[in-house]
Amino acid sequence: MKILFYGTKNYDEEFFEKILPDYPGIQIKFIEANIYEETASLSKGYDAICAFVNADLSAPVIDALAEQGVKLILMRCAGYNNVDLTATHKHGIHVLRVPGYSPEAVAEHAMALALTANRHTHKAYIKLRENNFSLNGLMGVNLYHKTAGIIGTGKIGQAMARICKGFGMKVIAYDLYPNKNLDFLEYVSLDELLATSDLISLHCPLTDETKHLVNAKTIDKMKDGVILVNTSRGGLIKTEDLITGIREHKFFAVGLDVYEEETDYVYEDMSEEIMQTSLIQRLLSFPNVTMTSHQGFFTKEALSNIAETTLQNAADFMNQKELKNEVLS
Ligand SMILES: NC(=O)c1ccc[n+]([C@@H]2O[C@H](COP(=O)([O-])OP(=O)(O)OC[C@H]3O[C@@H](n4cnc5c(N)ncnc54)[C@H](O)[C@@H]3O)[C@@H](O)[C@H]2O)c1
Repeated sequence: MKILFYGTKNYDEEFFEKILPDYPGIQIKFIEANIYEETASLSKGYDAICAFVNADLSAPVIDALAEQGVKLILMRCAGYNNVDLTATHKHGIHVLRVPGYSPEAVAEHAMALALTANRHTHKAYIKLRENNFSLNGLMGVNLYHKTAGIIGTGKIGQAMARICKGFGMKVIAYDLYPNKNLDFLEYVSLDELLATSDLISLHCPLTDETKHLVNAKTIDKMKDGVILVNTSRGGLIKTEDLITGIREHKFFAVGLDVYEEETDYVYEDMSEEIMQTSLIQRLLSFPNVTMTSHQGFFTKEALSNIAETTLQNAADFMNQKELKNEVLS
């Protein structure tokens, strides 16, 4: 089985190549180019393609892949909001993903963002390098005995909830499908979570229903001085409304690993480019916003699990076994 890996970086190659000999019959070609309409034709002669969170797998791209005879899309990530499932279904293309490769990797990054945004460690580091030992602008708040509100208590949300509990926080949560086994947190309505949380962390997937879940109305319901963290998907937050909320001093701190507009830039060095959009720069202009570039997943353990599950998914497809990680349209 031949798989074309789109948009690969050296770390992808390192982790996949290490275990490839354990999967006889699978051949991989890594290319740096990401997938979009113009690059879909490169998949001619391949049974499958492998893509990541920043891939364009909209209907025209799926149509082009189907034309080249691709039968399988291997997402080397958990989210699949960028895949047009109506189009894959129409062409009988299977989509497999890697659910829960390391929930702790993302949850630990969510807490890192909350702590950095709150305690300004990123600024303190820069200040000290300049021999500036003053504490101006560095004051934070204690998390101990405060309330953490987790939106979406799947694998990552649960891991974040456990971390918050470990910090001595009261943990409340909102999920469409509450998990009765989680006895260390209390499920509440979304409105109650918004009104009572000191730290809100987003962990639900991006769907039609959750798009712009954080908007002018929901921001208005939040406590003044709330800390907001998003490591899920940028589209969960209506960025213009977030910017208005920040300007109105609603937030003590905001930590974002994901943001609308990220697809064009994420994982690329744009330091020599003239940027054609300004959302990220506007967000970063605020002293209480900390951002990273979709790196929540980026730990050795997670990359290793991603490689293993992706190749196992491919092997299951090749050997006509049950596809337990299939995304159903
Ligand atoms: N930053 C990163 O590097 C990174 C890495 C992996 C995943 N993610 C994101 O994290 C998200 C969560 O991942 P997961 O593995 O925990 O997923 P999961 O499927 O285990 O959990 C998602 C939870 O959200 C809940 N949910 C769905 N719709 C909801 C709604 N409308 N309101 C409230 N809750 C809702 C589900 O019931 C489920 O409990 C992914 O969808 C992905 O977008 C980000």
